[in-house]
Amino acid sequence: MRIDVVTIFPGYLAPLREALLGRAIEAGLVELGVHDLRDWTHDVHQAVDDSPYGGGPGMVMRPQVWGEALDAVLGEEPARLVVPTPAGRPFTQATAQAWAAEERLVFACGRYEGIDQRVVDAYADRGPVDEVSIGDYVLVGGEVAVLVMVEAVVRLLPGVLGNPVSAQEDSFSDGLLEGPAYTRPVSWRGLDVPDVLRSGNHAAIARWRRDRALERTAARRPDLLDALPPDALDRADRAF
Ligand SMILES: N#Cc1c(-c2ccc3ccn(Cc4ccc(CN5CCCCC5)cc4)c3c2)n[nH]c1N
Repeated sequence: MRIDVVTIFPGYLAPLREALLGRAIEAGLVELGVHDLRDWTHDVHQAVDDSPYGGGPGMVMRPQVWGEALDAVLGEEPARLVVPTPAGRPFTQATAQAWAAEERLVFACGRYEGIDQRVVDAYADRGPVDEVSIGDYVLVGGEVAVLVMVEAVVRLLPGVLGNPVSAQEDSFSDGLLEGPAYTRPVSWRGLDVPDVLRSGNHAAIARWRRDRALERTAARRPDLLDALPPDALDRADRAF
């Protein structure tokens, strides 16, 4: 997979070259290009924004600069263009799993009050364009959202995680939140590891973990329970 990111703050994306993602890049599992939008400006002030038509707060990013930048970065290779925005469709684990199958992702990081809508409209004729949001809160720009989305996608690529099973057993992969996890010591500040986890009884451990996942999901994310397909819960689950 190749990932390109266009932004006026390239330094914001430096964490993508650290730790697990950095090792994936070094291993050739993913290619990353970060591009400064201002490289496609032609005025002395390197202007990328202007006042909004119709009035309203703040500034809007100009379509011309974005058009030149995305034409250059996209080139002729097919890619999914992703535009983070507070007004986007929710980015979920299912989105990450779908995008993990893509050959190329290009992220357009807006700032100010966003990017002129004609940029999305113009590229929608060339290939898939996704306007997505990482959550119901307002950020200052798209860069943090891109860090989140790139990490969620790249960790799913073959060879990136040391223990690939964990990607399948993630929270949300079975529709539930994962339950609590424990490691040594068996007793810490008067708090003990649940006996079942040290019993060696794998069926009992699996049951206990499922029950804790159901309990946590019901308490914290009842919406996920409501969204489960009818056959997702077995009789033992329903007894819970
Ligand atoms: N993903 C994601 C995000 C973002 C996100 C993503 C990308 C950009 C680019 C710029 N901003 C800042 C910003 C701030 C407020 C508004 C709303 N304004 C209200 C008054 C009329 C105009 C629009 C829009 C844009 C961004 C924020 N925030 N939260 C998420 N989950």
